[in-house]
Amino acid sequence: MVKSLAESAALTSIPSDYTYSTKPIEPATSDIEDDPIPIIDFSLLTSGNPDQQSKFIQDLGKACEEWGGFMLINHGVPENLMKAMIEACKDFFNLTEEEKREFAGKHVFDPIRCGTSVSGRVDKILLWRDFLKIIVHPEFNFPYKLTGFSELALEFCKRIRILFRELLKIISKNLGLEECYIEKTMDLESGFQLFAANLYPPCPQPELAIGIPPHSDHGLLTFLTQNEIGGLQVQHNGKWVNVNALHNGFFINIADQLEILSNGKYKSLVHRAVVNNKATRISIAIANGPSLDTIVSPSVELVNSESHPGCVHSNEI
Ligand SMILES: O=C(O)CCC(=O)C(=O)O
Ligand SMILES: [Fe+2]
Repeated sequence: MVKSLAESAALTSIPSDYTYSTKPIEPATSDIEDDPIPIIDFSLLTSGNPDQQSKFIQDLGKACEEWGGFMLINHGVPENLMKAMIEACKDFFNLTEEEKREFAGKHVFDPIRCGTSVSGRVDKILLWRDFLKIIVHPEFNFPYKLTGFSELALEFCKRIRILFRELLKIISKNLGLEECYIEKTMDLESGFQLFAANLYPPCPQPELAIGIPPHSDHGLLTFLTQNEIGGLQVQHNGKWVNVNALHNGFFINIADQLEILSNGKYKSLVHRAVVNNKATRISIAIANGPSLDTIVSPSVELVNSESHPGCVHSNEI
């Protein structure tokens, strides 16, 4: 685990396996005032006020088209639950190496996998992060042994699934489809949901190492929350932009299967996680997708003109 490596005394440089870039990774820009990362207020949708609801629908459509991601605020997931989840992840990563080994898993389809590094893209280069990945829907595979953690995660993931399905109703409408089109065709009742916790320890040479290299996610929408330490960057108009942690918000990004379904109208957001030399960062990414036996293809309603032939998307991570 990179956590124990980072904690070993007198580590002043990274082992060469962790050198992702020999020249320092260029710093990202902060989002700028005239083009900020969209902030979407969920309470507008639930307000019962038609003007506010149509503002929500428009804001969401614009964010999906122009950014492929947005910060969701006032989403109703209690602040103490969000905090408790981060604390529970921290406690988990603080278990001994031997205790964690029990949850290692071997195969990518194992429902519980704990480990370090791993990337589909950057062969032989190790990533400066440890992870815990658990399939939480349609079966909830959290180990019973992690009692408190498992109960919190059950509640947390359930609430995210509800929000996810609500957002997809609006996204369906914004794409010109029936409200329940995505719900039905993607069989969201049995949708796949993956819980992924990432831990990025302080790194003595953060500009040369990487937490997670640029990638887009599988699924339809990913929900991300983190402790107070930044590190997520998204690609926007050819630039890397820092996503600043908003207190109690979820950062939500479009993932590959929504790009396919929308026939490329919405693009899955390319993002990466950089590391720092000051403090440990913890993030929780919840990937929400169709049921595993759904075959995802562009909606026929959106493949209807020469300018929008069916799109092909390849993304291996
Ligand atoms: O830690 C982060 O901010 C990004 C995590 C991520 O991209 C992932 O788990 O797919
Ligand atoms: Fe990701």
